[in-house]
Amino acid sequence: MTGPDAPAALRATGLGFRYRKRGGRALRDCEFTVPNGRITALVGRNGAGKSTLLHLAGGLLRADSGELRVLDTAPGTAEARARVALLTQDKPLYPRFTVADTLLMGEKLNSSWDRAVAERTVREGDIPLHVRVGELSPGQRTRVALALALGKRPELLLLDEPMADLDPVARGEIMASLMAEAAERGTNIVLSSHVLPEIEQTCDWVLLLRDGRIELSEDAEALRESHAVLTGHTDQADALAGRHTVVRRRAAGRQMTALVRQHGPLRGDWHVERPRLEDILIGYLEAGAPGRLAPAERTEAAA
Ligand SMILES: Nc1ncnc2c1ncn2[C@@H]1O[C@H](COP(=O)(O)OP(=O)(O)OP(=O)(O)O)[C@@H](O)[C@H]1O
Repeated sequence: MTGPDAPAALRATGLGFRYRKRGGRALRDCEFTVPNGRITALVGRNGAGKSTLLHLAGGLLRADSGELRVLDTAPGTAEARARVALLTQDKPLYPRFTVADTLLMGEKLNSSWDRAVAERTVREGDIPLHVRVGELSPGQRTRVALALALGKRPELLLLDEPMADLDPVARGEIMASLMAEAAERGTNIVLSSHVLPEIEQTCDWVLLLRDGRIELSEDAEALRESHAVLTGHTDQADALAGRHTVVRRRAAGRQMTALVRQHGPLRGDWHVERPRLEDILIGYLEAGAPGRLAPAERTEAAA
């Protein structure tokens, strides 16, 4: 089921947020829907607004314009808190608690607590239950925080760059457990990440933020199918831009390469390749808004 009445993991209408202290407008006019049952990559350059969006969804901040709904309910309410888990970058845990105390706290605070899942997540990292959290490495603390989040059996799991401090093996293991969780229980996952190859392998929906605005909210496969990397003579550039959206282009002499979103069939003499999701995301992240010149090309033009 699609459309405005279909169940959604996240739905934003005219969403805006400004931090009071330094007055920066972190999000503006955000309008998007993430359907139920998706693993969503939340992508954007540093400062684009990813953490702010996740904090709003987790109920730690309140929107100051428009609206954000999580699982079709208001963030921060008792209902939303029971159904949504947020793992933030700072992973607040009590350093004097042992790992076992921490999991017990999770059990006391959550009626839907799944001890087996929480303990398995910790055990897979070879973390002894009797050690104090303050004595763990940052990566081990990440695993404990994730155990708390997974033990809650959330319907929506919000992860704010959770794996930056995990070693590559642990990272692979955690990603595999997350994918298994999503496949078995249909858990919605929204994962903010800068690791594009990982996104390519795991995510089926993309939310891309630029300067606090949503630039893409789209099915990953649809993105792959609608974009192409074209190589050909630069004298075709104007005709191309007239018919299709040129996300990013680079010229070397008379030869140009462009990432385009196709609107209809291609005309002209182009070598066409289907891009990976990673190439598309890099294209959007490097470029200005679609249709503008990429930063590299702008520099060449100014020289
Ligand atoms: N506590 C705060 N007080 C004031 N401004 C803030 C605060 N936190 C974030 N901002 C500003 O809000 C904007 C969005 O920041 P946010 O942390 O949401 O971005 P991000 O996409 O998560 O970045 P990163 O990839 O670096 O983690 C930035 O301009 C940032 O400077």
